[in-house]
Amino acid sequence: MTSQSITPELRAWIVSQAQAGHGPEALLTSMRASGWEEDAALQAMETALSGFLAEQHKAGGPPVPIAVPDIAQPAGVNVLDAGDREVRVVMAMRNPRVVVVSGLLSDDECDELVALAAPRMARSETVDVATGGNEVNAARTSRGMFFERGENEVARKLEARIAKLLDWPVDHGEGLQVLHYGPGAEYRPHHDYFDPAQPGSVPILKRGGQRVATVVTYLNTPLAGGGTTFPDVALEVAPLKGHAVFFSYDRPHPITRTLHGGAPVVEGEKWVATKWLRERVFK
Ligand SMILES: O=C(O)CCC(=O)C(=O)O
Ligand SMILES: [Fe+2]
Repeated sequence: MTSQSITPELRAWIVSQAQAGHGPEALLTSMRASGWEEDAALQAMETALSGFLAEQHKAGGPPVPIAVPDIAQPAGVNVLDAGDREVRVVMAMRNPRVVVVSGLLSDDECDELVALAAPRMARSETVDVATGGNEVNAARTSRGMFFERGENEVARKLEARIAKLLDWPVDHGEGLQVLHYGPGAEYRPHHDYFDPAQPGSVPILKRGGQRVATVVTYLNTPLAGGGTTFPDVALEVAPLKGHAVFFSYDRPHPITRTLHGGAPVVEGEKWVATKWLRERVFK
């Protein structure tokens, strides 16, 4: 027996088990005990739960979660293979998913990226959600620029390392954005995903789907201030040269608890390179 039809009773039972906090393994064990084959049981769980989530969304609940990249830490290892370089895990959090690593770029690579970006900096703009165009925004007092994907060797190296660590193809990412904050400059808390309810998001989403994760790499160490803050969970990541903070969001909704910002630089300056990962190929 490879496929069994899902009766309304079975569907309701699967949903109630999931709502009661029973994980997929427990569900699978119960279904197998009552005669289901593993493949058919998994299929039934998937159908019942995705249908349930879609209905919840229609009823005004949060959007349905989608697959997102993650930094795998098999067997809890703390030194990860980023292809041509090893990086170390400094901190990892489950919900929201936030992982801080050290050594994503060498000091020389950080300096090189800053030198390449510096002549091209302009006041940072944010996306105008009404039109999909860009606008200067008081909440964002940094200066910035975008590299094309793969534009130079350091960008290519950084992109390849991120793709390897996250197991997410290079072409599912935007080009790197470099930001520079002088003393007092900040990026107030925001979400990186695009609000699907805003008309301006339509053309943006056509270019590769939603943003699903962010990697912010610190290109220098400000003397004071300039951490990356996650106000929903009272977390502040220290901006240390060569370190990077990764976080993912499986739906465009605050339920992901990925509100974050760049705290004001108190002394010195701050340079970062931001990589946004998309659901699909970004063209
Ligand atoms: O500068 C930071 O720490 C955060 C940058 C950021 O949130 C972004 O580029 O979207
Ligand atoms: Fe951001």
